Amino acid sequence: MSHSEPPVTDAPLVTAKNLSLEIGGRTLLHDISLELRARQIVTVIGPNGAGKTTLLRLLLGLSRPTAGSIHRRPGLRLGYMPQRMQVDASMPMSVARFLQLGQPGITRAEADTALARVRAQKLRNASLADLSGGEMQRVLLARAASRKPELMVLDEPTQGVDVSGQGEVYQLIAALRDELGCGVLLVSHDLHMVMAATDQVLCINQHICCHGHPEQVSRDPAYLELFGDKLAPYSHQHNHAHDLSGDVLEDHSRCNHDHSRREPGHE
Ligand SMILES: Nc1ncnc2c1ncn2[C@@H]1O[C@H](COP(=O)(O)OP(=O)(O)OP(=O)(O)O)[C@@H](O)[C@H]1O
Repeated sequence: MSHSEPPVTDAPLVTAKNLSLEIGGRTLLHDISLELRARQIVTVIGPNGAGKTTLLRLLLGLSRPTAGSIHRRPGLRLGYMPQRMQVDASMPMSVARFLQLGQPGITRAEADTALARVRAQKLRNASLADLSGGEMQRVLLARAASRKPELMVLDEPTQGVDVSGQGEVYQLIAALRDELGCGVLLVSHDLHMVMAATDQVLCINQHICCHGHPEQVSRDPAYLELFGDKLAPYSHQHNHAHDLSGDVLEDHSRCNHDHSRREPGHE
């Protein structure tokens, strides 16, 4: 082993103890503790306004808690995918240039490797402003992974991605975890995907409602109280049918899709 390599250690990448955050007399987060290790995929879920992004920002050191402590492994390399990215269409920029922007030391070849990791090589010369929602998410994922992070923090990585593409994004995240050996902390609203594709789930609503393995969390009364109505099998009756252009058909028998099946997109 060369002297420049960090020692192999199983120490947590991030440890947060009893975090609270109050702003303007309002409690945004209360008494949150968590630990994240290499190769673990931990997902934070919770309703809108629960404090998920606020928690990520504390863990990343972008803001400070009013109580509690955060310990990041010294020298920890982070890759961050923010929830939103505003692109100014009046400032044309290629995807390859974007990957290098603000990341000193990233070479053109490394940017290409990052795109290859998310199977988006063909986008390297595309203009950022022209990308579809799903393509943009891939590019943001490539950017988060480009410096070979030890911890990737992904805020709603499937935002703007259609249901069929969501599974692929989660596969890419798992493949990045395997290739880079990094820990992954993500925020997600895709409950079915989270339960299928992550190691640990932290369900918050200002405080921790429940946490643990997905299977354990999915049976927790606190989880069912928050999300129970979103988990009911999708089932409804049509008294009419549509053709492919959406027009109502006279002959009902031509509506041949299965509405009794549980669909991830029908939450
Ligand atoms: N700097 C701030 N000052 C005051 N209030 C804030 C600040 N940052 C966030 N908030 C508030 O904290 C609450 C939690 O916001 P946050 O973005 O963390 O929620 P979230 O769980 O990520 O929501 P969503 O699922 O809608 O993205 C919101 O009500 C938000 O308005």
